[in-house]
Amino acid sequence: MADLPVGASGDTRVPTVVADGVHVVHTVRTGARRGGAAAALSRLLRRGEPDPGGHRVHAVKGVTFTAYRGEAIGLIGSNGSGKSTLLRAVAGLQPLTRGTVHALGRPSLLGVNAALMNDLTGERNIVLGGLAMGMSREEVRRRYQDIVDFSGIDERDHFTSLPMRTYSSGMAARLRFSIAAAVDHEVLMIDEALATGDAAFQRRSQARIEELRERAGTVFLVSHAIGTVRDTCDRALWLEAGTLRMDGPAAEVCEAYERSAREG
Ligand SMILES: Nc1ncnc2c1ncn2[C@@H]1O[C@H](COP(=O)(O)OP(=O)(O)OP(=O)(O)O)[C@@H](O)[C@H]1O
Repeated sequence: MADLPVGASGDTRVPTVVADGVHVVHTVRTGARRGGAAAALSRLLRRGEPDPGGHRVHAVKGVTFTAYRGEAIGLIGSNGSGKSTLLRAVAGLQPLTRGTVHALGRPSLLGVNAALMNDLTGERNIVLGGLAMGMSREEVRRRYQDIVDFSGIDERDHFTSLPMRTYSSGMAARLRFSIAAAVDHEVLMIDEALATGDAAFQRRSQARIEELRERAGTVFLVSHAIGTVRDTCDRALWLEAGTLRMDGPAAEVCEAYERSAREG
């Protein structure tokens, strides 16, 4: 990933992410790769030939778009259409097979699988997660209570003193969101986290996304909840089988997607 080139177009909007012809192919090694001496011998004999145990999935196929400051962009599409893969590619976590991604700053991916540690308490995870998100110790200290309050995990019990493995998946997702949302990001990418919170938490999250956008950031949101995309985003990208089927105002794209789902 490289810094954005300084462009001289008449467009006054500031691009934050430029994806140009992005392709991602996942290669999955199946059973034939493993095994003992017999498998090793068969690999030797097959040298240069394709691995029959290898399986390739062309998850993203030539996706091109430009994201601008202040936009909240929803990524929608059916299961396996390539939304998470595209997000990971933009965040620099997934190698591109072809194409380029230029991004302003370092996009932060806030996933449901973000790296918090199950055996550590919520409290320790807030500190570690905050540091991992680029906060100083002092900032983590200052924002600690806000993060706990925003997540709402202490509302019923003192969960911050308990290991994360005792949390429900919704509580864990809320804590992840709260840590990441405490930092101002140039580009923040959220994978489904909102879908797991309850209604009150979703309202707080939407308000926070709004704030992040106002502070000139770009927010990407992957969601199966079309209502969330419609309410939270102003633009949507619709992926289908790895290709970009539609890119436009969230309301229009969501409507077209729903119509297509209804028609089967
Ligand atoms: N690490 C991986 N290794 C191999 N194949 C993968 C990997 N991750 C995803 N895929 C495949 O790539 C395709 C796109 O998956 P991806 O998770 O990006 O889709 P998605 O739109 O986010 O799906 P969902 O809505 O179900 O979360 C799928 O066919 C999936 O099986």
